[in-house]
Amino acid sequence: MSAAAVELRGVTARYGQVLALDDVTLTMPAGRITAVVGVNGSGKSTMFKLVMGALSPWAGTVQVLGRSTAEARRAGLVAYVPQAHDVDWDFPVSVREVVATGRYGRLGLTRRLRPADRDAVEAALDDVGLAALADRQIGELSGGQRKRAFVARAIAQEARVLLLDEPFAGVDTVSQDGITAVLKQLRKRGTSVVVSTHELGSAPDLADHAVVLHRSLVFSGPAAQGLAPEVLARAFGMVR
Ligand SMILES: Nc1ncnc2c1ncn2[C@@H]1O[C@H](COP(=O)(O)OP(=O)(O)OP(=O)(O)O)[C@@H](O)[C@H]1O
Repeated sequence: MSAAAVELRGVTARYGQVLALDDVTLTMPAGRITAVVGVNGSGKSTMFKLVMGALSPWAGTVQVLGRSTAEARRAGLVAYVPQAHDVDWDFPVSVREVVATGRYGRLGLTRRLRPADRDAVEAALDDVGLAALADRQIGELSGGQRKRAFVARAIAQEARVLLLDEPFAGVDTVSQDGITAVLKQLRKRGTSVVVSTHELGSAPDLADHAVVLHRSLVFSGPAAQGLAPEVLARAFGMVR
């Protein structure tokens, strides 16, 4: 059997005295779309930081495609699409340049793009429907288009596991549909997609698997069950 996209075993994460995740054990299947659902502060971003290797667990282990997070990151297996407010949009780079950074891990010290890298960048721009806007400054795009630019960067990187932090937040329904279509296309190619959300809007028809967090694990399993009202009541009704 092939390795899970993401596996957490007995993971506890802390920021000083703050307990962000408490003894979480779960598996996210490879080649599927997983929705990580929970209220603000339930530990979604913390889980992403752990999977990216940007935060070490206080206890327990995290694996990505059967490897340590450090190995997965070095091999470019995992990519992260940030929330809009985590990015400096005034930075003077074009959409194409942002997408091209997805190839940097593959380049030598000169960081010079080879023809194959350029082709991968153009193909990724095409995949997300941004080819016509490739020369625009990233700051001149709408919120939904910016998110698609970061998805294109992850596609160019040829990441096998793609983490998206709140991809549907503050995005109109047309852009939401565009992002959803791209994610389904990636699943078809065998990419594992993990989407965090505190809005349930489009999660049910997008996700195969659901992880419901409330600092500890409320549910991990088929999306249809995880997004059932009684599970969500436990996740969203509880007061910390
Ligand atoms: N750098 C930090 N220092 C201290 N506490 C933190 C830090 N980052 C997060 N926390 C705390 O850890 C807990 C989990 O936060 P986390 O960001 O993982 O939640 P989240 O589910 O992603 O929330 P949101 O939906 O608001 O993004 C919260 O109580 C939060 O206040």
